[in-house]
Amino acid sequence: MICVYGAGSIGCYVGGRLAAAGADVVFVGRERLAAELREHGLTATDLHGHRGRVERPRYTTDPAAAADADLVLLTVKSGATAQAATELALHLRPDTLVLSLQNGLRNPEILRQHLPEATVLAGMIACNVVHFGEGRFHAGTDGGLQVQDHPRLPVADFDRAGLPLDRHRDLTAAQTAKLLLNLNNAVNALSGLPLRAELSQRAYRRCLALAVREALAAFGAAGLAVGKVAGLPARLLPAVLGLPDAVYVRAARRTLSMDEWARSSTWDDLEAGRATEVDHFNGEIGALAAEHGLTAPANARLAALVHAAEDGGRRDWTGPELLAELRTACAEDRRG
Ligand SMILES: NC(=O)C1=CN([C@@H]2O[C@H](COP(=O)(O)OP(=O)(O)OC[C@H]3O[C@@H](n4cnc5c(N)ncnc54)[C@H](OP(=O)(O)O)[C@@H]3O)[C@@H](O)[C@H]2O)C=CC1
Ligand SMILES: CC(C)(CO)C(=O)C(=O)O
Repeated sequence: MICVYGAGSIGCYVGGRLAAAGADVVFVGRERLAAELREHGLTATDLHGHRGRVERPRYTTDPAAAADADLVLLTVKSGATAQAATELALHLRPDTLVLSLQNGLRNPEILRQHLPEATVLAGMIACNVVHFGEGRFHAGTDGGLQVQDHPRLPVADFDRAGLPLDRHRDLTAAQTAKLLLNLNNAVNALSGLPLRAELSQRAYRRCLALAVREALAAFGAAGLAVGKVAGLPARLLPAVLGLPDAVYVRAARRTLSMDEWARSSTWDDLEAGRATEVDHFNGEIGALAAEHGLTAPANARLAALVHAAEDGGRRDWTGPELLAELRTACAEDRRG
């Protein structure tokens, strides 16, 4: 049995597709979603027209439902990982596989600390999922699942669901590459725009390029491998992001192939009045840089602006305004 623990957007989408394809799935999450799914069932769709439907998903608020799981998919936000792991520790069998499908670098490590008897695997999901209400979860961008390999992963269930697992011995390069993309979450949330509209504007991309440069320096200093981003060696990313709009839009056709309204999960968090994961994205770059005697002023300023937005601050920065703000932060940093 597969247990999706912390079933919100990603959990209901992935678990919904697995269950719709015949896998035995139980969802653990909050009462508001349990009520919604009782009334409407669960529908998981994607931008290519895939539609999976589960009339009566098994959705419960009881952590004990994880006790029978062979595989737990952990899909809480990064700030909720330690609490979820504490709950799981009370119920899991020692041989359970726990696969983190979260963004950020440190969730598997936190899970291993709390669940020393479980086998914890790193995972990464590349697509963006929006919760439309009425039990509908929609992947508005492309992108599959990359996971740390294990012989007991139920690979056939994921194949049947149309979500094949891209399996790796070590997931570090995929995680760092995903973190580079997640540095855009702050830019996207502060722009107030859908991803495609934001990424189509050079000034916003230049903001992201500043954040990416700092991240590449920090990863390099930490000796962390970085995978390709949208098929491109990560070191080329800042230059590509800085291309004029017309050239970028042509060069990045694949990256921009997404629903026109798809947004980042950080935008979702701000919209829902929830704390964001910015400390695990841009904040992580700051922490990693500091550990190696570097600074990351653009990421620090983006994190500060997102925290201000959590408290009701601006979420309508134009590209030139945001770029000026980040350049000021970088200039202040250079002056010491
Ligand atoms: N959304 C997206 O498009 C993408 C998200 N990701 C990553 O996937 C992860 C999950 O994101 P997402 O699905 O958007 O998050 P959501 O907030 O939509 O879902 C997480 C759910 O887990 C619930 N939850 C938190 N703690 C517990 C707990 N202890 N027990 C039961 N339920 C709990 C939350 O409830 P409550 O809010 O009440 O705490 C929430 O309903 C994040 O790391 C995110 O960065 C990756 C790719 C894309
Ligand atoms: C898919 C992507 C990269 C979109 O920004 C994401 O991971 C998120 O929304 O958190």
